[in-house]
Amino acid sequence: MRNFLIAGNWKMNCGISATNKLLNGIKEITTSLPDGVDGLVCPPSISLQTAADVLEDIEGMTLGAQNVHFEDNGAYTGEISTQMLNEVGSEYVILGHSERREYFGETDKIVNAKVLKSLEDGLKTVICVGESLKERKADEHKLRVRKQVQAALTGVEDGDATNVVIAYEPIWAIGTGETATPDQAQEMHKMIRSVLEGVFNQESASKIQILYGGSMKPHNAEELLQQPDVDGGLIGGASLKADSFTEIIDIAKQLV
Ligand SMILES: O=C(CO)COP(=O)(O)O
Repeated sequence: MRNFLIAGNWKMNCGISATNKLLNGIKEITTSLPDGVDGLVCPPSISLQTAADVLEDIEGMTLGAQNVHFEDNGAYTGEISTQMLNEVGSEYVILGHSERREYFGETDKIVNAKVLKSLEDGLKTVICVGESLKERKADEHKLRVRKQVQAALTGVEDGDATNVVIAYEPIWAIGTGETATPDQAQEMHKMIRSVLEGVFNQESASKIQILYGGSMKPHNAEELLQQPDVDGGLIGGASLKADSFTEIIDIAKQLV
């Protein structure tokens, strides 16, 4: 079956020294992840090399970036390329986070271009989707998320399914302390899995990890991770402390 993936999205937190401190704190608690649980940390770009160095001593925990450009190189001030991520040892890249969509104007089309480029260049993609509170209240959440998943995966081949991870992150739950209930999460993850079955063959779709993100904390992780289609978490705030992040890893371990 699918491994759990416990992923930390550090957002715009942790420069080089804070990255060193946080990852060494994690290393003091665990130097190897349990069977059935994959770990991932996604620091800001400037801290990727520092993180890569410490992660050499933490077995089963890999490195990811928070964004990438869809061109190879060139006049794109402030951007980084897939080749740069490969060089620093980043295995994953988060794409289409709602904060990038909202504050940096990323459209479904841009997200799709980034997904295709990342997969072509050997990166695993964590594709974020999720509805706003307004959309949920208007009962448009399923339609919205379905469209986001389909748009992001347009043109992705079956053979690339193993490099795709989806993160369902309802915008109203991000950084608010308000979490989707386990039933709400399961309902959406199941729907996403059915969309994936329309894009890929059934076997490939069944292997794709679907993470939940939005105020996942040690106190609510168990009930969320117990859901059959919740295969891990994309964690913001609680991934910035070694003890809460490793606590969630321990919770996943007990559910394997
Ligand atoms: O946006 C998130 C992860 O990508 C979730 O953030 P929080 O866990 O802080 O709500």
